[in-house]
Amino acid sequence: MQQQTPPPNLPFLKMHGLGNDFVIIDSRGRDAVVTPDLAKAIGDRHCGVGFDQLAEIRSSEAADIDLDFWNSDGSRAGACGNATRCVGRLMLDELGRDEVTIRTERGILIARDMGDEVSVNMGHPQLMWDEVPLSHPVDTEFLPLEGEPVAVGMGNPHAVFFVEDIKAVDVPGWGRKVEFDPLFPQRTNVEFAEIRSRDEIRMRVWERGTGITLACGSGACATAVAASLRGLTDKKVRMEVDGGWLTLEWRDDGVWMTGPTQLVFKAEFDTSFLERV
Ligand SMILES: N[C@H](CCC[C@H](N)C(=O)O)C(=O)O
Repeated sequence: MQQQTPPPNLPFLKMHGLGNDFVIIDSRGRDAVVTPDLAKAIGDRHCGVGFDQLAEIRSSEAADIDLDFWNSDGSRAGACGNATRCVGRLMLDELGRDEVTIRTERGILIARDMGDEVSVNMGHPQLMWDEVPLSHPVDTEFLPLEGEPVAVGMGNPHAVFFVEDIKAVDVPGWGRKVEFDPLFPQRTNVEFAEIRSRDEIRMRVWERGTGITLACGSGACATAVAASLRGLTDKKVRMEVDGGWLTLEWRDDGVWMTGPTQLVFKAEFDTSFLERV
């Protein structure tokens, strides 16, 4: 990928998908500007702007736009459902259409206008051990770890634990330990889910490369798939995360996720700051 030096004042949007917190940079019509160092500098909540993920929009030959995701530790995320919904909202409004296409690392995703909400088809779950990926062949529906989580890939790795009482779970303690377990060669996102009924789940998340967040779209998809695989829920569920509610539906054409998006503010990042860190 061609990379160019960011302009001294780099415009960005702050958007939220259920409190999942994003910086969005529009690099259409130029080379990409985001590097691991720039992502870390902007992502620093004390010296930068702070975000859960940074999404960089780029010109696309295959879809309406290309979209790349970065975590606040400077690592890349292969998927980010809530940022895809946020950028989907921008593109739906800009193009005045009720459907747009967004190419991410995992392929071309469709975002659909649902009035106050945006739906995204996050694609088919990856259920084979080497697709997630895991370090060696195991039963992905019952991983050989304490708590026997389900492993699901959604373009990024997830380990989904089913728990009796979500309030009793030490999310950072348990999440960090699992993120770095050698079973996950690319580390993993970690979800803790309490089943409330066949169509309702409460979920909390520990995100790879970021930590606790108020929501995680790909994690919500992975959790809905895991619950359905285990026979705990139907294929369509409402899910309460720390930041609000999502609707998930595992259909023949992929996992659809629907929820609200919010534009928080527009600003510019002074990239001369980079020389001082
Ligand atoms: N918040 C994102 C997921 C980020 C996943 C990222 N932490 C990774 O390294 O895979 C979402 O809405 O899907």
